[in-house]
Amino acid sequence: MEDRTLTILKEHAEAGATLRQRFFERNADLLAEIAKSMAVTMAREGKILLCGNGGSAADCQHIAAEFTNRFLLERPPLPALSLTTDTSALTAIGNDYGFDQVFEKQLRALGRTGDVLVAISTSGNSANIVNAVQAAREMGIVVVGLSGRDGGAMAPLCDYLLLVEDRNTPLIQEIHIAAGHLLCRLVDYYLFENVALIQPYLGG
Ligand SMILES: O=C(CO)[C@@H](O)[C@H](O)[C@H](O)[C@H](O)COP(=O)(O)O
Ligand SMILES: [Zn+2]
Repeated sequence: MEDRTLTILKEHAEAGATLRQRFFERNADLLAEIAKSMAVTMAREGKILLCGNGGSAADCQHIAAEFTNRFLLERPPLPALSLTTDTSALTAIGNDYGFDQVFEKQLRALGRTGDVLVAISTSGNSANIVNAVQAAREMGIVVVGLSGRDGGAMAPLCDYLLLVEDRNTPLIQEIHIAAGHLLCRLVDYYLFENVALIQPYLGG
C-alpha cells in the first residue's frame, strides 16, 4: 500500500497554519477587548474561571496555570481556576446530579459577580458547558466562549465569542490554545506594562 505519511503531515500543517492566520486576522480587536476585560476583572480582585471537556479540559488547566504561576513576564500570581481539576467535585456532582451539572455547580459555589468564565467547547453544544454559561449569565459573570463550527447552543449566550470557523475538532483546539496564550500575554501587558490602556475601565 502507498505510504501517505507525508501527505497527511502536509495537510495537517497547512490546514492548521491557514486556520490560525485567518483566526488572528479576523479576531484581533475582539482578542484585545477580551484581554482588557480579563485584566480589568483581575485588577478589581475578580478571577478567571475556566471549563471544557476532553482536550479542552487540558487547555483550561494549562491557561489557569499560566495565570497562577507566571507567563512570559516576571510578575505576581494572578487568580485563575480551572473547574476541570477537582476529581472529588467532578465525581460527586456527576454521580449525584449528572455530568451535565459538573461545571455549573462548581461555578455556583465559587463564582462571584464580576468574575470571567472562559468556556471552551468546539461544538458549543456540550450540555455541561451550556449549563455553566447559563448560570454565569444569571450570576453576572462575564462569559468568554471559545468555540468552533457555528458556535452551537453556547454562541448566543456568550458576552464574547471567539469562533474558529472549521469543523475539525483537534485543529479548532489548536487555535483555542494559541488564543489562550495570547490572552495571557495581553493580560500581562495591560496589568503590568501599559496599565493606561485599561485605566478608563477602572475609573479613578
Ligand atoms: O481532545 C479531543 C479532540 O481533539 C477530545 O478529547 C474532545 O475534547 C472531546 O471529544 C470533547 O468531549 C469534545 O467536546 P466539545 O469540544 O464539543 O465541547
Ligand atoms: Zn485532542
